[in-house]
Amino acid sequence: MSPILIERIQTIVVDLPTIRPHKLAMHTMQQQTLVIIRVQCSDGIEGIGEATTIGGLAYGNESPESIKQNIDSHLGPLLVGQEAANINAAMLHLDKAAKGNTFAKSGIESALLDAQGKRLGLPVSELLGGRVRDSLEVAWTLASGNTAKDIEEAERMLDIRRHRIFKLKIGAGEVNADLKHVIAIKQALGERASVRVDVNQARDESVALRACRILGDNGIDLIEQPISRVNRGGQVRLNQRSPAPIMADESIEGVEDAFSLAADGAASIFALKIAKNGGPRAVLRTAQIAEAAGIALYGGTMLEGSVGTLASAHAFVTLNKLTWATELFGPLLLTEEIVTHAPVYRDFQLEVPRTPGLGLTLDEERLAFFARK
Ligand SMILES: O=C(O)C[C@H]1C=CC(=O)O1
Ligand SMILES: [Mn+2]
Repeated sequence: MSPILIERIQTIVVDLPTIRPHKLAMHTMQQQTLVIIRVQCSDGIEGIGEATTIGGLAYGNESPESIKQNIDSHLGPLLVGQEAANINAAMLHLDKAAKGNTFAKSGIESALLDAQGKRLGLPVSELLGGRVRDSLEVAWTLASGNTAKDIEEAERMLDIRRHRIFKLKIGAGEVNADLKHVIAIKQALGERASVRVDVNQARDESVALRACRILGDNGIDLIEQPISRVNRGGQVRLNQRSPAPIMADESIEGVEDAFSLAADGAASIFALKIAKNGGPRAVLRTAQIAEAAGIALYGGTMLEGSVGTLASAHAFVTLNKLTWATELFGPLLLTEEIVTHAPVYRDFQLEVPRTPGLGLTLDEERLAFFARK
């Protein structure tokens, strides 16, 4: 039998409106930009993937435009003619020829897994060794920039049973204002919700230590990336001194970072993101390092749309333990869909389809409408 080959890779930049401005320490999102990747194979099967970041170049080393350009000019041509069903070989071929670019590679790996799942009639989770759960609890991020609005939003999410874990984005303004904001929200929600914060590297160690102590003493369950990814010594010290556990997010830009963070004792929780590791297979290597080191896991997001969210979800349902749940709410932050059937969120959980591949079909009309011209 002649091998099934990769014939064509297409990248589409899609701009979608958000339900409200989403305020992070380094950027306020007014919309989200997805990069959708379509991989055509010689057996007529198409795989879809997504490579999405936050705020152009505000978050990481790759922007939507650079992801598209690097796939169109470099990664795509390298893949054409490779065996579609051998994902190990295809990704190794890319890794040998191209350094970094984990976001672009994650989208490609997702698309290859989607194609292979469709080919074999299996969900991606089963290609990754098999799922141990069918749904994932999902946190919601409160980031309107206004305390009263955030409390109202959290109350609504509790009422409709969509979320009972809330992550507060802080670090844009002054530290004491942040503390006031977070404590007010925790006091309003009390034991009905888990309240966590994400500082997105905005503080330095001198400020962060006092803030971590106050947050921990006021019932905040988790503190994500309080200081720069570059300050490893500071991260180690905060991890030892903070009463609330410290989670590494930006500090992980690949599987090797996960290993050195674990070796240094720089965090007690890892945020797993397919985009920062190079795909759903790659992120499981980081998860295995964490498991071996006794580091707890959290299923993170780059605020991807439905395709990237389910690519992440198929990986996360295979994990033994996800102590801190997930934040796979990206599609819910968008007012528009580009797939025919949106992922289902019910009873605080995201349901992970059992249909072949990622379990999604692109809505060609909506995709063409929102594609950047
Ligand atoms: O974790 C981040 O830094 C990125 C992202 C995840 C949720 C959210 O609101 O922003
Ligand atoms: Mn984060």
